[in-house]
Amino acid sequence: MDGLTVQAPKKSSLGHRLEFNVTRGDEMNDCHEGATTHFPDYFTFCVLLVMVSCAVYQLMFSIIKLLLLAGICLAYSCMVIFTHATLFDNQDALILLSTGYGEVFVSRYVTIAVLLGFTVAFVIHARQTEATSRLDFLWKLQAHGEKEETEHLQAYNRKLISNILPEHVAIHFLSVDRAADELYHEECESVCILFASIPNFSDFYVELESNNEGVECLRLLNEIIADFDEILEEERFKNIEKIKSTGATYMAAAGLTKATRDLKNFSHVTAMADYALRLRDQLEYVNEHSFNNFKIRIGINIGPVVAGVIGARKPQYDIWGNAVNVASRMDSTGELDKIQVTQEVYQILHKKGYPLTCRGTIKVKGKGDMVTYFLTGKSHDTIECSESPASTQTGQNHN
Ligand SMILES: Nc1ncnc2c1ncn2[C@@H]1O[C@H](COP(=O)(O)OP(=O)(O)OP(=O)(O)O)[C@@H](O)[C@H]1O
Repeated sequence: MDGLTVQAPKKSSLGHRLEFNVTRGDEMNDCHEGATTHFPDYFTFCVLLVMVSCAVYQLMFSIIKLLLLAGICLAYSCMVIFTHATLFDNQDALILLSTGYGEVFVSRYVTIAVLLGFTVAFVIHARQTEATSRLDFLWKLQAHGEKEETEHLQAYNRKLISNILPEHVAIHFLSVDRAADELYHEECESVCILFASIPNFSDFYVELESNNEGVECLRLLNEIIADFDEILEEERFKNIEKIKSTGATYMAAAGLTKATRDLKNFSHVTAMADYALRLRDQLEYVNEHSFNNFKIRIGINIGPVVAGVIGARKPQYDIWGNAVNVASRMDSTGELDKIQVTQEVYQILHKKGYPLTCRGTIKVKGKGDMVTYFLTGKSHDTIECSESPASTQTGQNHN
């Protein structure tokens, strides 16, 4: 065999006399004869690489990593101590012979210590990675939940705003490029305004122990107003927008947008006339079922108005202008169970075939003398498609 064979007596660190038989030969050949390489660190590095590849694999439980790393460490340690101890001893002997310094059996223990050190470090790293991954997962879950909650809240707010404001105004308020403190207002021409009040509701409203301090009276008023709202849901009244209800007075307007204003056929005015007639029928229906004798008084006018939204915290859409004042006066100066309209409204409705009677000239505060009319029935054109009062909550609750 080519190479150098050294036999050296040596004392171990424990004081034992040891014999070495170290051969530095052709490692290629020696490979086949047995493990006589003098650089077993290569194997150690290979094992460390295996351990690294196992440690960096993210999608593995740290406990599995711990078992794997411990298994590798244990297996290699057994090889170092029992089956391939000569490799490490030979290396130590070579170092000892070539340098004169060193200690036999050192590299075995150093190798095991290094492996143990790496195993501990990898396990700590694995535990930290797992903790971070779990935390990430929880945060993602929380973020997802919060995102969904925000979306629900946004949808709810959108619905709420759409209920408080007319659709076109709600769209404006929900748009992102709107300045927060910008006053929303628009001028609208030819808007048909209706005021409907139940003047004798105040006689009905009494606060007694028997009616829960007036709450039962308010419940009935609420049902009447809800019925009026419900009628507006009908397709033929889609041009009409409820403005508000104040006490027993209901206010609505038709033609507030270009889409709902019909300057040619004045369908928004005829819709309002039909709506006024429906309100009267509805109250009759309520009276029948609740054994009351409420009377409605309605006033209608047409003209230009300014529409806008007032308030930041509880924004309220409203309309203002002389036409609104006159419409309110048509109600307040009207008669019970009658629909009083101005001359402008009369001209439109008359042309559309609605039966109207002239009331004559009345004194209107702030406006002087005005000729007014009473709308007495449906248009001849629409008489066929008359409808019965809505199947209202009122009817159901007061039967
Ligand atoms: N946007 C509106 N909402 C509700 N009511 C309105 C609105 N605009 C005007 N009115 C009503 O129209 C009526 C006529 O208004 P006008 O300004 O001519 O008279 P006024 O002297 O202010 O009112 P009043 O004499 O009734 O106290 C008032 O009763 C007012 O309440």
